[in-house]
Amino acid sequence: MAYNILISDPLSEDGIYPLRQAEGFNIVVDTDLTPEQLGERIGEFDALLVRSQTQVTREIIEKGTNLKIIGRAGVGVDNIDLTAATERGIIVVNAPDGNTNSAAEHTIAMLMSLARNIPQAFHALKNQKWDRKSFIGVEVKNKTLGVVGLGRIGAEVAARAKGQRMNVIAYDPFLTPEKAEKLGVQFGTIEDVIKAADFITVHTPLLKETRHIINKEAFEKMKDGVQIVNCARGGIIDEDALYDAIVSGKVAGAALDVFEEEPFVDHRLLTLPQVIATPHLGASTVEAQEIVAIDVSHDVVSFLKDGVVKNPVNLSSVPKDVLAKIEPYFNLVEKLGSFLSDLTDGVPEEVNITYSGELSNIDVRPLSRNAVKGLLKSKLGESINDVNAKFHADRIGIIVNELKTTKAKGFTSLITVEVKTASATRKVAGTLLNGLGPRILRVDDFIVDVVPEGHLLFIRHKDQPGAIGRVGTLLAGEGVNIATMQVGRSEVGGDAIMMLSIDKHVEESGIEQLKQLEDISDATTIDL
Ligand SMILES: NC(=O)c1ccc[n+]([C@@H]2O[C@H](COP(=O)([O-])OP(=O)(O)OC[C@H]3O[C@@H](n4cnc5c(N)ncnc54)[C@H](O)[C@@H]3O)[C@@H](O)[C@H]2O)c1
Ligand SMILES: O=C(O)CC[C@@H](O)C(=O)O
Repeated sequence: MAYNILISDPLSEDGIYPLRQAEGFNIVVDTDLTPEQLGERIGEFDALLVRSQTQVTREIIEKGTNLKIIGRAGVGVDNIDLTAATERGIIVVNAPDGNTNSAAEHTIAMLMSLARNIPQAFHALKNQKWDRKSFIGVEVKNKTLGVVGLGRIGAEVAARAKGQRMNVIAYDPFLTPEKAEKLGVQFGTIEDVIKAADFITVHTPLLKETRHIINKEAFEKMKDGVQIVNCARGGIIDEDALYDAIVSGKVAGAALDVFEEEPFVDHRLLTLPQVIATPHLGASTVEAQEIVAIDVSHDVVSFLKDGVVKNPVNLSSVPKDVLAKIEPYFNLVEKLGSFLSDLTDGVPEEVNITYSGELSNIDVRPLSRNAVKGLLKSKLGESINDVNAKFHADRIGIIVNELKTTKAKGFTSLITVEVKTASATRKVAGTLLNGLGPRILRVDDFIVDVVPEGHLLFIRHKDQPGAIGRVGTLLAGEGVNIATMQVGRSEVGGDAIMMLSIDKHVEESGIEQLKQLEDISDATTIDL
């Protein structure tokens, strides 16, 4: 199998080594594409690798008809339309840890430069001005650093600021007083942080909730002479409000690595002598670039080859040990979903997936996604995958419930998928039999033992002499050979089922004839 990979932002050459040496991977590096050119070419590629510059918009994603994976060599994915990618079943991966250290070091460098006017003084010297009195700075020792967003980078910055003998107060919706104590920082609300700080540094992602989290009202609550650092994302701080706060003297200075619009050559904030800036360099170190490129390259190779990723953004990631336990069930659970799709008439309204036995103790969400994928795929087509299965289920209005019980009726694990439509409830259960592979063990309330593959025929009938023979004769007339057959019944002479494994698909006309046979109430072909 050959894969075409496009790298559209500058990535470390050493970092993309895993891609270069993977067999069948054709790598195109083109970092000068305009959005129009990218749109024209993207259809050729199975994977797209970017940093923060390439805007992977809905339009680009929709033109990426072969695109299977988008790799972001870095943390922030705000340059990628995640909703569009998810809808199209394209997995997005990033490299969440690779540049943490570099971004934290850059933040501290910016903080110190800001406190001591280093860029301004250097600029004066370069312009042949030996000026000492214009650049009197402040010490950071014993000052309070307010950290908004205490994730990977925020926590690293906090630790280093403590090394500078700063007091640190932090706000993060996931921070607890206990965790704050462990990290040696003061726990606060956003209001506490902005009121107490001499320096404020933001380290959140850019989200609806964090856009302009530092705005006019926030500046008004701050200490006079506060200094601001943003090495996270442009837009977390309202740039117009920051400009006004600096001009009014409320804010003494700002160090910015990121901006609401990037790239730019002219920026109003840079006309202010109190503002120092770098052009989004937080992650620009040899080390960080190598690590992030290696991380995404590995994920792209392992996804295209084996369907496995380490750092998914639009799927929940699964620890290795959990993956090892659930992976053997992927095929079975998808088959259970497909089986029910064929068995069920009408639009599914609710899907209940019950995990019994050992599977009840672990994170089985990837299995549930595969069950939904199996259910939807035969109706909606091959574009349904485990990335977009949940999205399409939500879009259709299907409620998906995951249920767990330790009781597995003697099996190590049993998975039951139940589908409710407006007119019926159907269910099917299966397991992995030691050494024998996947088996379907129940259809509705009937016990069976069927290998979930190939062509199956599910027939409901009355338990009467001759019913089985009539089915055999009709299928023989249709040229359909029966490989295996099982029967089950609720009681003698009562409702019964036949589950046949057959060598070829039975056409609709054959199914109609089967339904006309005496004592046969229903017949369904199932192709797995
Ligand atoms: N300048 C650069 O080159 C550069 C480099 C790397 C990362 N970044 C950016 O830095 C930021 C932080 O990255 P990270 O790796 O630490 O991410 P992270 O996910 O580890 O941490 C983000 C933290 O923000 C917190 N948060 C979310 N909403 C919040 C809110 N409303 N108020 C306060 N906190 C909130 C989260 O709980 C989380 O702890 C991201 O925006 C990332 O894109 C920039
Ligand atoms: O690609 C870059 O250099 C920026 C990366 C950084 O903003 C990130 O979010 O990881």
